[in-house]
Amino acid sequence: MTPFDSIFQSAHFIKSAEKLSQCPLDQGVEVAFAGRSNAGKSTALNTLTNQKKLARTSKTPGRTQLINCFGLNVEDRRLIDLPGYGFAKVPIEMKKVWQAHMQDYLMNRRSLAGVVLVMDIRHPLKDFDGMMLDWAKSNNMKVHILLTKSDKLKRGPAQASMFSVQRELKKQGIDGTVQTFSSLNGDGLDTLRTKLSEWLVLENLDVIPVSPNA
Ligand SMILES: Nc1nc2c(ncn2[C@@H]2O[C@H](COP(=O)(O)OP(=O)(O)OP(=O)(O)O)[C@@H](O)[C@H]2O)c(=O)[nH]1
Ligand SMILES: [Mg+2]
Repeated sequence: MTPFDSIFQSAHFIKSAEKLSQCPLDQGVEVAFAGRSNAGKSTALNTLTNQKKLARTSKTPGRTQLINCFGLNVEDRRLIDLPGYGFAKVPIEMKKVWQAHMQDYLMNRRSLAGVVLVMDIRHPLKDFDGMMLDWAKSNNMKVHILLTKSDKLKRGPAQASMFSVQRELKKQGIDGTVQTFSSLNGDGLDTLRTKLSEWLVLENLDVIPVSPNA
């Protein structure tokens, strides 16, 4: 339990956008979940919000093809489920279009306050992850790494994987945080909620409009 559980549980679907111009009005604060296809982004969002079917999940990589936007019960706070990277079965031209839309979103979305970079704990720091970390570093974007499916490893190897990712961040001079996570047994859920409540609420209290009756 964290003091912010109810904010995450209030998550509701706003819209699916093909590109940046279709996203909700660019104001307030939002956090995006990014990562390779099949890493577990949508599942992590469902666990975070304690909802079974908020974000669509699938055994088939490439399930999420649009920028899916979810609202919270604090004004202009949003969670974003981004399309996964690296889905082999999609034609190359389509991949290019997705990539362009993703880049546009990441580069130009002013309300984007941080990125949760989701990786399968058994295969962390693949090419796409490295690109995202480089981008986060050069754009001063906050990044939190979620090593998902920790239930697939014993505790020792799971911790070892986390430490090796932490070491790599340090080596590259990236100021990010890392945690293990499992949607199956709830490992790391409170840690994720605490981190996201910092980004969405505590560090951005000035972005919450004060009601005239307050
Ligand atoms: N054991 C285990 N399986 C998980 C976990 N999280 C996700 N999965 C499984 O991994 C598969 C992919 O999950 P998704 O959440 O759809 O992955 P995604 O990153 O949203 O994938 P795309 O939408 O294709 O980018 C599904 O079969 C999930 O059930 C976890 O914590 N533990
Ligand atoms: Mg998905």
